[in-house]
Amino acid sequence: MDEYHKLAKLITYRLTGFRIDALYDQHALWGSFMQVPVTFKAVFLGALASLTCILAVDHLPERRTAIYPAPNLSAHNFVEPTASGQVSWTNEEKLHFQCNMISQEGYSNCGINISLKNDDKNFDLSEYDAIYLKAKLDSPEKWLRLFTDSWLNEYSTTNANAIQIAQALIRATDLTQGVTIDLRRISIPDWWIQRFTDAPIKYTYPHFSETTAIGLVLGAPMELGAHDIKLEEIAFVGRLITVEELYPILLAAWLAAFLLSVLLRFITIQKRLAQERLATQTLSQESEKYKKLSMTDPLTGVLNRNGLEAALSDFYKDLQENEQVTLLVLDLDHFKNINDKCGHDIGDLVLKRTAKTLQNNIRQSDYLARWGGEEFIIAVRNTEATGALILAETLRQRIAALDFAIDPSLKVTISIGITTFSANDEFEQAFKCADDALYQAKHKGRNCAVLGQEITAKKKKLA
Ligand SMILES: Nc1nc2c(ncn2[C@@H]2O[C@H](COP(=O)(O)OP(=O)(O)OP(=O)(O)O)[C@@H](O)[C@H]2O)c(=O)[nH]1
Repeated sequence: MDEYHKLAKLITYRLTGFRIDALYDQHALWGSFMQVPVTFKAVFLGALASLTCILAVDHLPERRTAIYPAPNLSAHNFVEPTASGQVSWTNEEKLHFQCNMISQEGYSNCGINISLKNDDKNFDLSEYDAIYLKAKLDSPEKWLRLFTDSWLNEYSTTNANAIQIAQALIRATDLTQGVTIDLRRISIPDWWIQRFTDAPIKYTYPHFSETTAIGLVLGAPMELGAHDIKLEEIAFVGRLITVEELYPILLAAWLAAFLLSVLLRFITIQKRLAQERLATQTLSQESEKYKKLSMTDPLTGVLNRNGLEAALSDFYKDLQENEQVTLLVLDLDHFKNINDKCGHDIGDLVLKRTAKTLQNNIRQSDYLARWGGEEFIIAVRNTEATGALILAETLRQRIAALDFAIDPSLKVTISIGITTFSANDEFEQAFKCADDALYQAKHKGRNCAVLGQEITAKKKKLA
């Protein structure tokens, strides 16, 4: 048993986050309730509210519509058959009348009929549960009948006089004290069913949605002699809300709450997904930015050694068999002197202007990188020795022609080592060849370009 208890406690806690032990301690109960997820709190409170509504519905104050006393009431009294007696008002306004029965011919009866029509519209008595009646009687009658007249809309097309009459017996003693007659006690009399034989079967039950009149009748047959009837109160009584009305409302409320929670959940998930998408996008933009930064020389903005190596891998893949490529290694002459004489900042400016000039004088498909310090590398596609020499000479002249407004005496020159290679040559080999040529250019007195010897040792190309 203990095991089952433990299991029940565990399942409750796992499902709702609520600790059953807290039930025995008021403070812990509140604390435990506050820890339960908000959805469970809402379901718990909703269930509590629903239960309260179901229990309270029978105890709500009743809805009461007074028919009498009320102004402008239209009523008439009657006696049937007319030969059996007389009926007269003692006070018409106060619904006080007298019947004097002299013979019991047939079903002799006498009573009052109160119209419920308002602006030619019938009264919807089906919205109520009962009729309250109170009257003063001075009569030998022990029983009276309450009756209702109802219009049967559907049946009226077949029978224009289709007024449904329903009735309930009331003890005279009850009436004098005031009696509440449940509408379920009111039934259709046999004579009406027998008379309207073509009426749909459903009309053998009372229909109160279009009630035209309500009344009280003594007899039939009726005791002979004088009968004095004075109506004191008539009211229709109903509940503010019935259980039948409450259940659909509760169901609709639960359904709406469920749909709302699904909608809120959907919106929350969508928001979270959008945030995650944005975060991923920002992250990939950031990583792209850092990748670019890691491959770019921050001073000149051209590729750095890393960038060139990454670019060369694509460059090699793209190369055609036997396509001639030129590699230029360029080094600023006596750059140390520039730094020493003009300062490091000017040195930086020279490096930037040099990179820009080189970039502006090569094609987009060529690669320019700062190899380190004051040394640059250019890889040029589809160019053999002659073309390479022409390009190197152009670059040398453009650099030599650079004009520095800060210091007009500043002259910058560049030495260039050149080599040509193909897809089958290893880059290191080509670089060494061009670097040797650069060394020669420096030895030749700088500010010149030297074409290196052909690469002899053919090696495997870069991946
Ligand atoms: N301003 C500046 N100077 C740099 C930078 N990187 C390297 N240098 C300087 O470049 C100079 C290179 O000097 P060296 O290697 O002696 O070469 P050089 O003076 O150009 O002489 P040669 O190459 O023989 O013509 C050094 O003084 C370095 O400090 C840089 O980013 N900015």
